[in-house]
Amino acid sequence: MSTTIVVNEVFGPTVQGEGPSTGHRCAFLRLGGCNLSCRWCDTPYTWDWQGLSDDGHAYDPHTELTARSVNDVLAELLAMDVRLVVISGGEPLNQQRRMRPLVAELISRGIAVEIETNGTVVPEDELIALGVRFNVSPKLAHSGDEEHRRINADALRKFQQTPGVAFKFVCRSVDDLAEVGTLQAALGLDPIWIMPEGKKEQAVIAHLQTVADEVVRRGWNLTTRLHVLAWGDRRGV
Ligand SMILES: Nc1nc2[nH]cc(C(=O)O)c2c(=O)[nH]1
Ligand code: SF4
Ligand SMILES: [Mg+2]
Repeated sequence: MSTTIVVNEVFGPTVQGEGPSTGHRCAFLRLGGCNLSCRWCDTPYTWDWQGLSDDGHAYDPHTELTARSVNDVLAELLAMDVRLVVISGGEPLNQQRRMRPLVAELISRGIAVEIETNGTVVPEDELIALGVRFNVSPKLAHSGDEEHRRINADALRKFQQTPGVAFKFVCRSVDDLAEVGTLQAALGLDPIWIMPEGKKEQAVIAHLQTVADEVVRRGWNLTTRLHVLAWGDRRGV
């Protein structure tokens, strides 16, 4: 019997909408559950069973989560005929051991794997050794989570050592960038990517325009949320 993982949704083909691989055609695996509860979370349906996020809706775990075998998920991802699979959540590294056989199968077939993580879970050497790339998105004060829950210095230092890592911060204001600067100075994070917060096109564009000059001035990289611009505020894109 193959391992099971707790899945929210499998979707694609689409394109990676965020970070260094923006625009690359890919398939998505969104795992269920998260150890944080960010106010502005764009995927509260992966964890918010009480209506804690700004969206205010209490999702039903029985509807949103499915325990699926790795073999079954692998077959669905392979059918999309992509060169890149993005694993997100929720917080996918809460299932890092369970997902390892899936990641190994994908990489053995020449398919690149990127993992979107909030940076609070220390990645295991066995997962790193498979050759995944991490897009690490530590949360700032405006997420509403307490600092001791959202910043794990040991985990961030370990991510910093992984090949191809990118640190991607969700920002709305120039003050948010100052907070990123403080974290960068304390932990030596590099490279830094800034991404505008927003579930809707108008918010993405407004926040992008607010931060752009200061991002460049600080020597950082800027990403949009391409899937939001292309398809709007929808699930499964
Ligand atoms: N197209 C697309 N790109 C993405 N990059 C990161 C995503 C995420 O939800 O983590 C995401 C997503 O939900 N859709
Ligand atoms: S870490 Fe990500 S998935 Fe978890 S609550 Fe925050 S934004 Fe949502
Ligand atoms: Mg998303």
